[in-house]
Amino acid sequence: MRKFKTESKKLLDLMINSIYTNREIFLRELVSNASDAIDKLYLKSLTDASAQIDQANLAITVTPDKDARTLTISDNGIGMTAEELEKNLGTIAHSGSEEFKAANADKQGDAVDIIGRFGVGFYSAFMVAKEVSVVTRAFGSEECNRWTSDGIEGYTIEAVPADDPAYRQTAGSDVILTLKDNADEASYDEYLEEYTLKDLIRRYSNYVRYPVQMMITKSRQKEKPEDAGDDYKPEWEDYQELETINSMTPIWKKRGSDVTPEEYNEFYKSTFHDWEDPARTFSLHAEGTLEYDALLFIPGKAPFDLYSRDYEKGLELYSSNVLIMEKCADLLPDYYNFVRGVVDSADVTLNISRETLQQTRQLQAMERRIEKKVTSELESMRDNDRDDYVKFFENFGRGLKYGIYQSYGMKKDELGGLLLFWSAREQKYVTLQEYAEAMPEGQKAVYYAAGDDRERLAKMPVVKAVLAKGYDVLLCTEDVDEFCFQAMRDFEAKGLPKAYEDDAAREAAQKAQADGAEPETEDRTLELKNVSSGDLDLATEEEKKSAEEAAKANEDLFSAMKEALGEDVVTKVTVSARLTAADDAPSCVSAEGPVSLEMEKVLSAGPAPEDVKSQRVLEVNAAHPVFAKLQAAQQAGDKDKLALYTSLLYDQALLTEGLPVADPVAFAQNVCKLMA
Ligand SMILES: Nc1ncnc2c1ncn2[C@@H]1O[C@H](COP(=O)(O)OP(=O)(O)OP(=O)(O)O)[C@@H](O)[C@H]1O
Repeated sequence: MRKFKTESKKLLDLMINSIYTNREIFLRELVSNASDAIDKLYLKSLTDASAQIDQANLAITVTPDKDARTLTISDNGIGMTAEELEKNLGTIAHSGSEEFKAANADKQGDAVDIIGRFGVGFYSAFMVAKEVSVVTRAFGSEECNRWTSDGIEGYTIEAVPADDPAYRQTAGSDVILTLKDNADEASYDEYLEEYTLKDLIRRYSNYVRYPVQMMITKSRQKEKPEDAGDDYKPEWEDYQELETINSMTPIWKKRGSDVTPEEYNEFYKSTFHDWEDPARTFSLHAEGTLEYDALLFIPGKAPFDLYSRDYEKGLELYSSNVLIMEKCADLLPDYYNFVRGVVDSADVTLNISRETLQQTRQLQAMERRIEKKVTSELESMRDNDRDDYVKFFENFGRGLKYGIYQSYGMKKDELGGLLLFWSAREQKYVTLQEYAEAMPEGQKAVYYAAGDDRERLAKMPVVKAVLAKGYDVLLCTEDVDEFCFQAMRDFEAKGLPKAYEDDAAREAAQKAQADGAEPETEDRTLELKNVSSGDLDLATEEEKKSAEEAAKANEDLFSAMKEALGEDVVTKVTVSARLTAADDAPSCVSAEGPVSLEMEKVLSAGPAPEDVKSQRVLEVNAAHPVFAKLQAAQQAGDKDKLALYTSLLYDQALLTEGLPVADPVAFAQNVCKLMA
């Protein structure tokens, strides 16, 4: 017996026990080696006139034998001489394939696609086999040799005589695995099952360019005997047929014009286990220093676990048509976690194990390019297929908003334009840009209201008041909306009609336009404002002045009201600049500072409730008849009445905001007091 070199032994042990975490990939490695061997023979036939091969017969076969507990992977490729056996399989981490590639670099072209690079894949067979033997005959040689090893100490190489049944009549190799005995913790029987083998071949080696064949047991109806009577019952029999298991040509390598939409849909559904067709299919072919093909899909529907912790994002990563990783997360940013697809690159640098990819610059470069492609695809859907886009957004929009929030607004330029919000005025979804384009002259901000029900938001007094000014309000009903807006702070609207500083400037521009000049446009940064928070800056100078005067004149009244509500319930009571007409609501609650009322609600409803409080302000509509009643009670020194009215005004303002009242029983009693 020849011993493995010491370093090889260590490596072998390391590899079998730790590098590969998933033992079923042994089949992928052996099929890849077989495909490499056929590639090498094929290349020889291109350059060597004496090497005649029958291209149609080039194939890999996988044969399980339950009785002998063996699994054989055969190829009719280039085979190995005894010296090559020694060199390639006696030294771990020696890749004959890598050597071959280097030696043939100039002739290779597109004709072959050698997968092996590291010289370790073969040994993964020892994860499932207690003994491996390779019977091989090199092309152009009569000699046939057998390499045998238990994968522990060493190996033997012996000649196989021509009268031995194992002798190969043609060039190629048979790799015969004797499976390990079943132990308590592991069973190896599955690698003898037709079903499992088919599944593994399709999963990992579906796009290997040569047919991977297996004898498949099928069932058919026996022919009806001629003398069968009337009571003849059809009989069935099993038979075996050689079947090609893999589909060979990867769909992502084909040109878009050669594939029908139905074929893409079928590929998507069968590969990613979805019932529905994808909403969008698009591809990417990168050339240059880093070459890769990508076929990407936007699903038609969100998977049920998209927003759960269990959901794993990622694209399938292939290297030269062989699956390397089922979900390569590094290829997608989190906010595009819904994208499905395949990336295939012969250039990806892999570390020794094909399952754990190093964080490479190449992956990052691919991710950036894929991200850009997805963004432009979504933009085109948004602009050209609004119905589809609305559907997409209802499925996945939340993730885009999270993307902005989680990046602290850094992604707002990339993603802000993709967001849709419900317009109270238009009664449909609009983008922020569309909102800006529809703004009347003089509107300086984007207004939104946040809560959990669109209809209720539309009825809110402050929303109505802003709408009455002629300004649209976006009705936001997702918990992430406010957080997204806070992270964005503002939105840069492009190409809006220029706002002129004064009438003279406007008239001059109008005149220039009348003389044939193009209308002037400008980009404008618009603040995003919650209608229930802070200063909306909606009032005219006159209204502001009278509100200030009213606040001053009623200082005593307001401090009495604040006191009546109890300590720390509101930070102040004041005249409302939001509600200014007699037919507006008598009061509303707003928030000062960074935490809005809706944010307080969302944060306190979360799984780990946070004690974040908004600074509430009770705003009173000075034009409403109730205000006069409050003043009268204050003047009459009727403290009880003032306290009752204040409490009622506050509670009803909370109710219209969709916020809970602190003491519903007291509220009900207060209403009764009014009625009594
Ligand atoms: N079926 C086969 N026919 C001919 N040569 C083979 C066959 N299987 C393996 N070899 C030779 O043995 C070498 C070692 O194989 P191994 O799978 O360990 O490494 P590799 O394929 O070169 O690289 P990788 O580790 O990336 O798979 C190969 O490079 C090849 O020269």
